Amino acid sequence: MSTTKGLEGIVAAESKISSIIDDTLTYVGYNIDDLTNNASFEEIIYLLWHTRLPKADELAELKQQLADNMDVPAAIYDLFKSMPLNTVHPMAALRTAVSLLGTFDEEADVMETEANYRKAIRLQAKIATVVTAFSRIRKGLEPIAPKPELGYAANFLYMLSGEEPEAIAIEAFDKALILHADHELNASTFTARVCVATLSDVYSGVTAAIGALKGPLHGGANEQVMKMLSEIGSIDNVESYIQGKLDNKEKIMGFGHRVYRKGDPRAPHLREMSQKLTALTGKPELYEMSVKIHDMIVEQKGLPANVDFFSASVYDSLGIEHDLFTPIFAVSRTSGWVAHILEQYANNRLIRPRAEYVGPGMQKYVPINER
Ligand SMILES: CC(=O)SCCNC(=O)CCNC(=O)[C@H](O)C(C)(C)COP(=O)(O)OP(=O)(O)OC[C@H]1O[C@@H](n2cnc3c(N)ncnc32)[C@H](O)[C@@H]1OP(=O)(O)O
Ligand SMILES: O=C([O-])CC(=O)C(=O)O
Repeated sequence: MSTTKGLEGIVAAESKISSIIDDTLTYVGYNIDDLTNNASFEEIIYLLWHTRLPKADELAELKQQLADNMDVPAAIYDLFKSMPLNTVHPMAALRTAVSLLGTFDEEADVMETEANYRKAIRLQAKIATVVTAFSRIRKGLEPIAPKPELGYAANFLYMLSGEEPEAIAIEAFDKALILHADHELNASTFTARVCVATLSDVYSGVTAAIGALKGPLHGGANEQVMKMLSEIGSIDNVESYIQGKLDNKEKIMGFGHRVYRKGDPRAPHLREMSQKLTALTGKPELYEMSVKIHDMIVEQKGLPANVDFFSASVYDSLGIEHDLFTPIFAVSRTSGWVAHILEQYANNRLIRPRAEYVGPGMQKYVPINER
């Protein structure tokens, strides 16, 4: 047996949902640039779940269904109030809340395709409420009910702040949701597929995926990028800070990727938004610092920015708390996780690889008093 560390280059599933070929990302064959420039997040949800773009009435129906299902059981609020709110990370709170949501879904263990779509809608709708309610409850504020007339992105921002967002904020957030929605067999999506390949339920798959996304080598990197930008503080400190990290052989969050070599095609969209939004909010230095870091890492390590690098300054410009960056990634990626879960169910086989044993040879049990 031979092993490939981190399963690099191993093709572990067939999928019709998204592809990364020669650094080009597509959802169901549509280039990510085309989708980001023209579609809405709700259209992307439909595209990923049905592997085709919706017609107008189908999109209207999905929007209505999402708006109608955003309420969450009061137990979710009670759960948050029972947590150590000064210390709990919102990703840990989200992971626990999604698991709890599953206990309230009477169809949780119904495995029929239609029931799985209904659960998908409920989960995609409710996860926006869960993240925004957590943010408000830990600040001692009441959760805010969604406005049915607002789209998904606008509702998220509204439920977070209590104020209807401006058009430019809605547009940027919608694009960010599109850009994070799916990404082939990334670690959290693979986790979801492994989980449900045992014929476990949708909520278990998404709960497991949230756990995988939380780590700083994956979705957790966006929060770490913001932490780094805050620590650097001003453009004059970039060079010494980054050089110090590189000399110490530390990883710079938001750079590098297992699959992309020339660059992550999502990053230029976020970079453009970062430039626009930081200028508008009077914090252009955040963008300038990001560019300086970017240029140093490209020059010295040859590593381009990934999706997490410029998303940090975008979310910060939208006034979003830094530890909510990864939960927002999860809100968007739920659409992709669910698409992969449905695809896994449709052509399932248990996922069970082998390990090459490298421990000691056969040993004889030694009684405890003889060790
Ligand atoms: C949504 C997402 O998940 S996007 C990724 C988000 N994660 C990050 O931004 C965290 C920082 N980046 C990384 O840790 C990595 O690039 C990963 C996890 C994304 C990819 O990891 P892998 O494909 O396993 O690459 P690996 O970690 O083996 O790195 C290969 C080499 O590049 C270096 N390298 C990779 N990323 C970085 C980085 N961000 N900063 C500095 N050096 C890096 C490694 O130190 C290693 O060098 P070496 O061969 O001299 O030891
Ligand atoms: O694909 C990956 O390994 C990580 C990533 O960029 C994503 O999940 O969006």
